[in-house]
Formats: sequence, structure tokens, C-alpha cells
Amino acid sequence: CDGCTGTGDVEMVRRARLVQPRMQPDAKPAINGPKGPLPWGQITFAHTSDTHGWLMGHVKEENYGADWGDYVSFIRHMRYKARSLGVDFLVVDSGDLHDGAGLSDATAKLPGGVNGEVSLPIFENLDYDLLTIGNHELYVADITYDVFENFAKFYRSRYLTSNVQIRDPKDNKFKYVGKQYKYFTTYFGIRIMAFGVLFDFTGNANNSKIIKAKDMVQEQWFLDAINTSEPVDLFLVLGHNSVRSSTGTFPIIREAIRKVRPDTPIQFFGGHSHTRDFKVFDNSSTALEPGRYCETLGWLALSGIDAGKGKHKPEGVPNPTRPAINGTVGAKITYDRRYIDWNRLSFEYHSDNVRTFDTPRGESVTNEIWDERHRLNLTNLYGCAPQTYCLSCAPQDSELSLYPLVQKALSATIINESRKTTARLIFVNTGGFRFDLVKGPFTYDDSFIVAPFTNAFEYIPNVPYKYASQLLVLLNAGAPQKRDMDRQHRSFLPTSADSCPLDSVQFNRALVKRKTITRRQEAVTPGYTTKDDFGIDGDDTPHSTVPYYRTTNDIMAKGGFPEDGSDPETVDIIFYDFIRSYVITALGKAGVNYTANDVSLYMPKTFTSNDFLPAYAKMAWSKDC
Ligand SMILES: O=c1ccn([C@@H]2O[C@H](COP(=O)(O)O)[C@@H](O)[C@H]2O)c(=O)[nH]1
Ligand SMILES: [Zn+2]
Ligand SMILES: [Zn+2]
Repeated sequence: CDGCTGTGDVEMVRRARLVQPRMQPDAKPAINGPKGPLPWGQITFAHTSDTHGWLMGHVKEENYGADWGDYVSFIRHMRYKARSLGVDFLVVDSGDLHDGAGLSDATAKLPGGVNGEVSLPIFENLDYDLLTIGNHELYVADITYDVFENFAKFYRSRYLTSNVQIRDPKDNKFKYVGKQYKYFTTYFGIRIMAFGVLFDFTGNANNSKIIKAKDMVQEQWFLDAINTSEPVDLFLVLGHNSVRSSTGTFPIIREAIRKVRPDTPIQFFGGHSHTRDFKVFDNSSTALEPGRYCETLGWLALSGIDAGKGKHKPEGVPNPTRPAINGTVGAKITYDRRYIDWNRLSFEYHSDNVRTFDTPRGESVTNEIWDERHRLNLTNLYGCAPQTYCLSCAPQDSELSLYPLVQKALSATIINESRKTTARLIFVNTGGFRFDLVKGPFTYDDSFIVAPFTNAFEYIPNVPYKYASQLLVLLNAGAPQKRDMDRQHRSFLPTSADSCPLDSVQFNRALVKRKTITRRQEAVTPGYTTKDDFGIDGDDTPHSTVPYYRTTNDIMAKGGFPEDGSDPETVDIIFYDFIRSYVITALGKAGVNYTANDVSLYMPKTFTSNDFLPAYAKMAWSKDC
């Protein structure tokens, strides 16, 4: 496979932008397209969530290959279209901007750097109407402070954090990261009261505070906001908050608003569970959730609000016709929703703008992304993965799965020289692995895509084996450290089935960012197949379903065990700091008590959960892809 060097210089990037598609003669674009025009209502919303730094798009997957510049261009066209249709259009985001891709995460590894310091300013090229905070803005104190000092100040009254505060180091006082609420009137006259509510998250760093939803709804400022004497035609509640799972707190907010406003429409925009979803609460209250990782743009059209001078039924476009609760006669509010695949074909098609799609701002955002990709060395090659290892496309003990590879890599790389004669058991949470590891060049960028967190390897020395040997079962029976189990899942889908893994730099212009992607006519491709409260017709591009297998909370790797197969007397128990409390609890259940004072670092602080796969790739995989 020539050209698969996996490295690149600035010139190469620039040249790659100019070259024609380098497809195999028989390779077809692995993409099929939208089923038809989007619905537009009296007010229509474009909704992102859980972008996790994927602003470069999925460079190895054409179906999710649009970058942030493409999205900026798309929104510009859609704002124009809304005005010409005579309807309101709002663009909203539900948080989790960090942890998941090199563009956001690599800066934390630079001296004095912070995760997000490059990606957030790129994100800011989008003129969002409303945004809110996610839990990934709160795990690390420096990130929260950066969001408070820069991002929240950039979006000013549009960044809503109704229940999240930060301790400002300047005066040691707790302050809201953004604003608690926003009251505003849209261009066509709809009067809106908006909030931004994070689920009851508890894993935050100690410079922030999350007020539980049940407490927030009793606070005077909230009661004043929902009881305001100003007219409110529509409540908007953004929230990094699953619309369906039991961890979601939207029902609490809804109940509080409904007590004083029984009939006012309430529209929720959720996130966090990485799922495409639409939930109906009552006939004028529903919630949308738009998936993850710049794979989906959520779209919601809503009509029937008793206000404003915008059209309820714009001409020449599909209008929402469904009441929230199926079969309701005479329902005032009607809805429709769509989940748009994040690619150029979808964006160009829906903007009715194939020839002049790229706006100057969109082009410059794309250029900035690719310059930063180079500056941050994201295409640096560790080795060539001999196959694709997936998170959920196969049973977790299958050779197709990522987890046997993780076990092998942990055994080979997590060795403390001074302890190497002591047998060790290494425990990691499967929630720390976020995306498939794809066949071909495994780069610095891919290291964040697969395992973005920088959790330390800690240990408890010399634990009697009779207790340690029970640990995995107890961890997996205990409280989950991973994301909700009911998430929608999707595995990696190669750009074209048998194309050679092109140089990661060239993936962009050569395949993903071709000006106009040709629609594949003959068959649907694998991808998201969503079932929500409105049924199975929400996906904008129809797909066939991909297989999905669940995983356990944690997995275990071994090292340094006696060669004769006998059990050691004692072992070192090694684990990510992220799961320390679960390990201590589980050991207690096994019958032996330890505390945090018994825990110390096993590997240097600088060798984290993000480093062991690169270390393994360097030692085990060829560099000749
Ligand atoms: O240091 C960390 C932080 C998080 N995780 C995992 O991530 C999920 C939460 O991710 P969302 O995108 O908010 O759903 C958490 O449940 C952990 O599984 C981690 O492993 N290490
Ligand atoms: Zn997330
Ligand atoms: Zn989240």
C-alpha cells in the first residue's frame, strides 16, 4: 500500500488538499444519502451534543466525514433558508466538548497546556444560540476553569449552566460557570425562557459544584424565572442529561415547570447517553438527543405555538404534523424530528447548495483544523494495526474485540521495574475505551480516539491472592463505572470496504472532503437504525443495523505469574485511579480492608491510560502499513 506513511509535513497536507480522490479503481464511496427534505416548523432546531473534540470529523469514515468547517457552512445556509421560509431557527449544543479526539486532547500533553485550548476556539466559529455544560467539562479542574474564563465568556448569556458552579480562584467564591437562565424573543417573536441543566453528576473535580435538580427547582431564582410576569411562549431546557435513562433529571424540571405552567410547551435538548433519541413527556413537552462524536446532527421542527409572527406552515418544505402523543385529536403543537448523518452529502443536499456549499468562514475553519492537526503531530505513527478491533461488534472475548488486545497490551507494558518479580493483576474499566481501533495506521490522534483519558496506574502491593482472585467478578457485579448500558452503538465503518488504508493526512481531502460525494444508489450501508417514541423513521439516511454485544464494567490483565502455573501467595493489584474507590469497595466485599492510604502510583504519573496502547503498538506492530 504505497503512500501509507502515516506521517506528513505541512506541504503534504497542502498537497493532499489539492489531489484528486485516490480510490481503488473498483472502490465505491461507502455512503448512501438522505431519504428526503427536512421538516421545517414555526421554530426549528439544529442540535449537537457529545462532540468530544471530533471537530475534524471521522477521517476514516466517509459517512461521518464532515468537519466543523462543513458544519459552519451548513448552518449559515440553514439560517438563510429559515429566514426565507419565514420561520425561526435556533442552533443548540448540550455539552461534552472534551475527551475523545487528538484535536481536543493533545494540548493537555504540551507543557502548561489544557485539554480544549485549540478545539474550543475552533468550536466557537459556530454562532450557537444556546449551549450548556457536560460532565467532561468538569472532571479536570483546569478544563473547568478554561471553560469559565474563556468559553462561557465568549458565548456570554447563551451559555447556560443553571446548576453548575465553579470556585473562582480570584476570590475563592463559587460562581455559576455560565448564566442560570436566558429570557429572549426570537426573530419572529416567540418569547422563550431557557435553562441549562446538567444531570446529578458527582465525579467532578473539587473546584466545581453541581446542584442536584431536585434542589435547583426549589431555588428562588428558578421559581422567579418560571413564574416571571413576562410572557413565556416556550420553555427550552438544554441539558447534558439523558432523555430516557434513570440518571436523567428532565422529569424533575418538567414537573416543576408544569406546576406553574400546565400548558406552555417545554422543549428539552438532552445529551450524555450518546444516543439518537426522542422522548415524549406530554402533548406539549418532548426531548431530543443527537448522538455523539460529530456523527449525528439532531433536527427538530415544532409548530403550533400561540405566538410570534412566523409561519406555522412554511411552503415548499415538509411541515411537522404529529402530535406528541399519537392519536391526540386537536393537539395544538405538532412535531417532527430527524437524525442527520454528519457528512458532506447530507449537508450539501439539505442546504440545497451543492455548487457553492463552502462559505469563507467554513473554509477557513477547515484549514485551521488541518493546520492544527499537523502542528499537534496528530498523524505521528506508532504502528500499523493488523486488523480492526471493535468495542461492541463482537463478544468481548472474541479476537475481533478490542478487549483481548487491551489485555495483551496491559500485560506487556504495565511493568514497574522495582516490582516486576511480583505477580500482578491489572484492572481497567471498559468505559475508558471510547472507539474502535481501526486497521492500518495507529497514530497519535487514534490514541485519543480509542483511549482519551489520562488516568494514572495506581496499585495496592502484596494483596493475598485468595482475595485478589475474586476482584474481577465483584467489580463486574458492582456499581457501573461505565456509561449507561442502554446506549445505542455503532461500530467503525470503513470508507470503502477494500481500499488501502491511506495516509491519515490524505484521508481528509482525498476521500472525506471531496467537494461532492456521489450517492451510492444500490443498497443501504450499515449504520444507525434508531427507534424512538415516534417510531423508526427518524434516521435521515436509512441504514442496515450493525451487530452489538455488551461488555462488562471492567476487564483484567495478568503479568509476572509463576511459569509453572501455580497461584502466587500475593499479587500487586493495579488499576486506573478512576476506579480506585470501586476497587477498594470490591476488595472489602472479598474480605480484606484497604483504604486510599494503601494506594500509590505503579507507573510514573506521566504514563497514563492514554499511553499504554501507543507503547504496545511501538513494540508489537510494524511501521510499514
Ligand atoms: O477519567 C475518566 C472519565 C470518564 N470515563 C468514562 O467516561 C464515561 C462518561 O462519559 P460520557 O461521555 O459523559 O458518557 C464514564 O462513565 C466513564 O466510563 C473514564 O473511563 N475515565
Ligand atoms: Zn459524552
Ligand atoms: Zn457526558
